[in-house]
Amino acid sequence: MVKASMMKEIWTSLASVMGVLAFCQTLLQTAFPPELRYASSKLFNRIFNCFSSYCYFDITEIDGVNTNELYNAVQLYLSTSASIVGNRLSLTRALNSTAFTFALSNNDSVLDTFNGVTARWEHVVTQRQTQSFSWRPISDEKRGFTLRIRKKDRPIILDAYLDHIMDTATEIRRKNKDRLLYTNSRGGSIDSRGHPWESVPFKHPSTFDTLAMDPAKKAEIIKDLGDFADGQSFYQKTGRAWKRGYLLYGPPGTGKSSMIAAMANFLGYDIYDLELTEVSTNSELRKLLMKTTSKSIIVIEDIDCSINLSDRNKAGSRPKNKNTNTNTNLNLSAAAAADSTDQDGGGNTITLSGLLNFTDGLWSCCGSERIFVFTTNHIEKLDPALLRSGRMDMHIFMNHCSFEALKILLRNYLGVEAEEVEKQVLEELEEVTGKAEMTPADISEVLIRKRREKGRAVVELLEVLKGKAAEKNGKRGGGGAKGEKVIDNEMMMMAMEEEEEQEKRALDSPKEGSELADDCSNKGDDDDDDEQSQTTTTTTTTTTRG
Ligand SMILES: Nc1ncnc2c1ncn2[C@@H]1O[C@H](COP(=O)(O)OP(=O)(O)OP(=O)(O)O)[C@@H](O)[C@H]1O
Ligand SMILES: [Mg+2]
Repeated sequence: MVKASMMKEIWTSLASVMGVLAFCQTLLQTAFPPELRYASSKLFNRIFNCFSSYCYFDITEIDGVNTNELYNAVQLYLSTSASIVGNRLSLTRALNSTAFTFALSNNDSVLDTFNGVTARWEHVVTQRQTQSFSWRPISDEKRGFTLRIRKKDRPIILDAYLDHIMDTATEIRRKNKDRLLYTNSRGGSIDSRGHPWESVPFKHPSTFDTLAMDPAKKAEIIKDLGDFADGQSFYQKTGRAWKRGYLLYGPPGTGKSSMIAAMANFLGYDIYDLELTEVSTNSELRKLLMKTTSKSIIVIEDIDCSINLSDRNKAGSRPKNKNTNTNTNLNLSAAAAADSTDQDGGGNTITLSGLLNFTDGLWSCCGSERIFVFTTNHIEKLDPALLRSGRMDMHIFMNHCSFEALKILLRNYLGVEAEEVEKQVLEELEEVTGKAEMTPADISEVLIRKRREKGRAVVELLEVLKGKAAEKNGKRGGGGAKGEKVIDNEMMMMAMEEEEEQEKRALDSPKEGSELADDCSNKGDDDDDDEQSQTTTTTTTTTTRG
């Protein structure tokens, strides 16, 4: 009891001493010249610091003559801190940035929490007293941040907190900067800086919001991507390379390329669009891989058309090859030998083993946080080795438009929610969408044409879907004059699709030989059969491995 009253007395007297000191400091600051004021405030700060339970760290904008990196990092970090609440925040947009950022106004403060510890940041801006000579322009203002944390918390969090701030700032900078789409379409040649990739700014507008597919599957993919991006410690702990593979397969126009763009936009990654037909050897492929950066998506589109992957035993089975290996009946070990020759730099073909090494071998981990995406219209043409666990972690089937996907297209293209559509029309849409087996690309075309007349667009879409569903039904029913006529029409459409497909391939890779064009010309013609054999549902299916 006596002890408590003594403590109370000590605290009261300490508080009054502090009060007197604070009063004296204010008096000195108003009544005395700057030199005396500076000395006195230094003295008072020392006395305060002795009694205070906090410690303070000043992070000035200019450190001597250099810009203080930590100051910029703190500024960026605070710009995303959810705890920033204030009446006045400054807004900025950096050069080449795609986003606006908030910042603390002058002499404002904000609280932040890290590992359960509260830190207070103050943005201190004062006028420079004297303007000394400098080779570079110096602002009239002296800016800095003051970090205040409890003395007892300092050893626990300071280093980790500052590291966290630097990492977060680097991440924000990366996300704000324009992302790039790289291509190796120049063939094996390199530019003046020794880079085999050419790049353009990546501006594809596709996002997971605009992507029409089953919402549950979409959510699953988004979660998988999020887990991957946040999974550094998991991959380290389990001894796995920090990479993930996705195989997107399904008929043309179902959104495989759009999905890749959505993935890149979601994660903020660059894209490397690898044109396998431009790569001559396995070692060239490896060099390309070595020149990719972390946080990127490496894409090989239409993989069944890029390289003959169905026969792993054939070294040099690539369709377009200047120096095709004449020994086309090598066994697996011979193929491996061919591959090892490549490792010595003497090989002259690209093989499936080379591709597998690219995605899965030791070289695949020369960077980190990378995603491999392969697309194909014909999964059955791929070698099982490419589909095995650990290679492509997730197999995503992009199917014809389902009713759920259709609702997303209606919202995106017409701004119409399902609830706004007349009940009977909606029911009919639900009934025929699956049966019509139209791709999201086909449906988008109908909606784009009529987007100015929303009501008409929905009705017209229903008509088109009904027509298609009847066609499919007639074809399945077969027999009779009507059935034959439908099949005739269908065959004519398939022939047209095939022609279109060939034109597309010719445009994509004008240099390719006819062999490749022939191979790809089958791309569209057995779509119907494949689709029926793969699934009869109209939703997107995913298979996760690993
Ligand atoms: N699931 C989808 N959601 C939204 N739009 C889609 C979808 N699928 C296709 N589209 C539209 O159709 C166009 C073509 O789609 P995309 O190129 O992604 O198809 P793909 O599956 O990659 O076709 P291919 O097999 O021929 O490469 C896109 O620009 C997009 O506008
Ligand atoms: Mg595509």
